[in-house]
Amino acid sequence: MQVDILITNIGQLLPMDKKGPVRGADMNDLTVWEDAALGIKGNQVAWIGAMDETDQVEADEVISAHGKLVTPGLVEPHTHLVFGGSREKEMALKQKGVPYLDILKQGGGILSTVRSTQEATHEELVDKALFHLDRMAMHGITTMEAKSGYGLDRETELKQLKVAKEVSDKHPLDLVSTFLGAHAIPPSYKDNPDAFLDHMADLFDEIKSENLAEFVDIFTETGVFTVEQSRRYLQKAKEKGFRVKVHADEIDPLGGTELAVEVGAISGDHLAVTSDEGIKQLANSDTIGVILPGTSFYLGKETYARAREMIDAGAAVSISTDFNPGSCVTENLQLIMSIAALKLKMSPEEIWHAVTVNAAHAIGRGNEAGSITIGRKADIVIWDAPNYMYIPYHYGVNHVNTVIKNGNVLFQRQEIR
Ligand SMILES: N=CN[C@@H](CCC(=O)O)C(=O)O
Ligand SMILES: [Zn+2]
Repeated sequence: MQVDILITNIGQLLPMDKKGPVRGADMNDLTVWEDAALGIKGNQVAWIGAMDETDQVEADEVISAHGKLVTPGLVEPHTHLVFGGSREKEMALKQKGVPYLDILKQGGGILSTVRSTQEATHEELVDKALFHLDRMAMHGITTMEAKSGYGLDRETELKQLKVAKEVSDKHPLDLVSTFLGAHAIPPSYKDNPDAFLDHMADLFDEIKSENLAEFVDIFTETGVFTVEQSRRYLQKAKEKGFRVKVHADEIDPLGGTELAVEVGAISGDHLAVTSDEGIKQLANSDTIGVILPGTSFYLGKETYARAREMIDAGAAVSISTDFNPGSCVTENLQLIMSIAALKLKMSPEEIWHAVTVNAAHAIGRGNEAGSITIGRKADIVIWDAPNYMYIPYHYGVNHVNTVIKNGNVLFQRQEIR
């Protein structure tokens, strides 16, 4: 067989080719092929075999993995990619113990980023999003979700979604867009959140007809939107043909996880304080639990999502950076993999399912991303790591050697010697 690129000397290859979403105990069952090789033709995976079978393959270019780990490109299922400004000054408030929701109540937090995003031009937002997206790619992410939610008015929400679309067209990474107009209550609607939700719901038709988002999301939280308000809003979104997501049980256990299950959300996200009942319902549903442990870490919480209980009860779990300017400011999903190991007590095998196949399912890309399968897009990472356990183990740095997106080499680590 003739291929464009042949990756040889793969010490460990993770095909992640189980039909997902992968749930419960299956998450701990990881297929690992040793001494493997992989051929890419055009934008697809064309051949997978053992090193001693490579004489069957003719290649234009050979890339040696030097006995290291090769996996699918990481899939990042929850980010707030498009925003103006930054919030480093809030760090001092956090250190003084001012709670996240109090900062928001005082007009800071999300509302501060809303002001910066309203002030930023479309072009400024495109440049900034591309910068962060490059970093995501350098850290091994090849497909990711991006939410709006820093506009909270018609013009700025549409601006954010259009920025995401332009960025998606310009950048090799695949972006999946989510409308999060219901992210906070703007000051002008302070006493009338229902009217604000109606205002955001009025955008559904326009967003749908211009194909600006696939998903609709809401922040169900104390001081933001109640479970009742969220239910009504998500119902309307579903009637307009959107699939839905919920920012659920991040700070206070309001029952957002149960709501996500009830409305058939593709994912319930955060789940840091999900109740026993919520865990049970999640485990018996098709909703994927997207856990964001970097947020618990960054907000200085003692409590982390009960991922162990969720997986042990049979849930399908994913993890994500939640990249945003307030509650988790990092593009490094590998760091989150370490936090998942240390704080969520997830096994390395579960973690790899969480950042590939399950993450892809959480954003409706289960048939395209998160797996190395013949005939699928060649989204592949070669790591400077001897095995899959090494990535969560050696924390806080970038282990990527080479990122291949759609069959093209996108990034290669440079040596300074
Ligand atoms: N919690 C709600 N939204 C984001 C944080 C947004 C921000 O603080 O700017 C999250 O997922 O953590
Ligand atoms: Zn979020």
